[in-house]
Amino acid sequence: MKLEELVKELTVEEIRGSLDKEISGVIYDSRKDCAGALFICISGTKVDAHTFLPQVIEKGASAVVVEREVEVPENVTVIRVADARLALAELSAAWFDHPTRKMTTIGLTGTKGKTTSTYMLKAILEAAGKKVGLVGTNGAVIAGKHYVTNNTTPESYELQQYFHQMVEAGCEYMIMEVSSQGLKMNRVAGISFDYGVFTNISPDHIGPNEHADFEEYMACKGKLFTMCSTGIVNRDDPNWENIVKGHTCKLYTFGCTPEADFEAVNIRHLKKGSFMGIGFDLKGKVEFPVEVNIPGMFSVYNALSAVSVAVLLGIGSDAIDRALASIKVDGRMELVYASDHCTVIVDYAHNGVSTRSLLSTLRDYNPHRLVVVFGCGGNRDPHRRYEMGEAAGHMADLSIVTADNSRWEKVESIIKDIHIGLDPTEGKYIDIPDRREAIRYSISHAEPGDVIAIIGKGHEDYQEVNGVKTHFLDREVAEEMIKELGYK
Ligand SMILES: CC(=O)N[C@H]1[C@@H](OP(=O)(O)OP(=O)(O)OC[C@H]2O[C@@H](n3ccc(=O)[nH]c3=O)[C@H](O)[C@@H]2O)O[C@H](CO)[C@@H](O)[C@@H]1O[C@H](C)C(=O)N[C@@H](C)C(=O)N[C@H](CCC(=O)O)C(=O)O
Ligand SMILES: Nc1ncnc2c1ncn2[C@@H]1O[C@H](COP(=O)(O)OP(=O)(O)OP(=O)(O)O)[C@@H](O)[C@H]1O
Repeated sequence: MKLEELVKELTVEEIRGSLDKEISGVIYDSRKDCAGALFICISGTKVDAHTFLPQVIEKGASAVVVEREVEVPENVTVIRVADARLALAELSAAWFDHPTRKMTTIGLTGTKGKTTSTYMLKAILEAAGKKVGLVGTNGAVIAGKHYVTNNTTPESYELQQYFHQMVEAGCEYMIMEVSSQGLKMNRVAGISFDYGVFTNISPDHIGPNEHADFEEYMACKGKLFTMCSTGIVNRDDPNWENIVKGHTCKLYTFGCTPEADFEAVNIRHLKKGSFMGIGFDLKGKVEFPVEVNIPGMFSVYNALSAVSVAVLLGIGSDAIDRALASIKVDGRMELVYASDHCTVIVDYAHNGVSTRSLLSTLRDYNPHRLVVVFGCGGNRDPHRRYEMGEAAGHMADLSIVTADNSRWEKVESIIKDIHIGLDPTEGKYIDIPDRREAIRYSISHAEPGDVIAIIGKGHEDYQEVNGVKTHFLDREVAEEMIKELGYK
């Protein structure tokens, strides 16, 4: 593509050199092939890519996007911008010929419920015969193929590449999780969203390299409602009005309140054979009963967000019914084993709010004992440790405290932080730092009727210690232990 064509929609501060040249690609990592490419210098949280300019030029980059004055040979075109990440997003969209303009696009943001709600919506649209592409924490899914993603909301270039693949595969709909970090870092700039959805917000992702405080976290989430045509928000969240302050979209609301456009009434816990879920009647813009194959009050909200979008897209209750009655989401309230011995579930709850809501949901099913196996991630919001400890101490009969992804921290010191939340509750707990051993202990010591919740890692198929990821999937380990114990 001609450089002139590529930069025509870009806001630039200065251009030095020729735009009349062919560009071989848009690159933002100096370790990639830069020959003939446009290289974008991003000042990251760890390194500043401006320092790689000599290597990039040596490797044959034909043009560079920078945020400050730089010295380069005359044949290299220099495009100076105010924000290189924003430029990367806009250039990536242009490089792939604006694929989101060719699909109906839906972005969901919120502290919890994004993955579950996106999978619910995907299932509904597919039940209605539509072709859907999806991007989120569990990866990208395009035409039945699965791609691993590093981030819930990947960097803009990777996003636009996925969207391009979706268009090529004939997808009519694109559904994605939009993290506050993705909004803050402009990974989603350059996307035209038809629908933006807000699930809920609670303090999380606050700490070094994430958000400075709750206000900033909220403001970042709110950006989505200046980027979409129609917003659909959870009216029961105490902060919903703060989130949509300054919105530029048409707004609809959902919730368990008569003011909501999509209201859930007559909520009922359902247990029929192996079906464990929740049901409600939808009231407001449309009226029909909804049954969801995932238990818990939060399933009502997740279903409401998916169903509201589906209804606005003109999808009928038949497809909604078929999709939600059999919905399963990897690592989200995933039932691994159920018998007279015990029930084992794997869930991705990894902060205080979701641990509390998960354990309170499981209480509704009257377990003999509620046992929770959990740890906390290293190099992430430390508040999660105290809050998960406190929630588990108050709500479980036994907490087994173990490792999660310790990353660059010591497991023992993370466990100590969890004790800060656990100790004042007087809840019973033991520490088993090896996660495999912790799972083994929970199942081998189960009493009849126990419900064991292994939480925090959900679908993740690795454990990250000191920068090394080794294969580890809670569901697999639990299944192995069940087999080892000879449970049928
Ligand atoms: C703190 C943070 O958000 N970091 C993100 C950021 O990385 P960074 O700024 O540290 O990158 P860096 O290593 O300093 O590199 C800067 C630039 O130099 C380039 N570089 C680097 C090395 C080199 O040799 N040559 C080179 O050119 C890099 O390609 C990059 O362009 O930009 C990267 C690319 O976009 C992200 O993958 C990375 O996410 C990290 C992995 C991360 O963990 N982020 C978390 C906080 C996050 O974003 N989480 C949200 C989910 C939150 C939720 O659940 O709601 C998410 O969307 O995943
Ligand atoms: N609407 C909700 N409100 C509160 N907790 C929820 C909700 N939906 C799911 N959860 C809990 O949070 C966990 C994560 O859910 P999910 O992956 O759908 O959310 P997410 O927004 O994608 O989360 P994350 O940003 O952590 O990836 C679930 O395993 C469940 O325990």
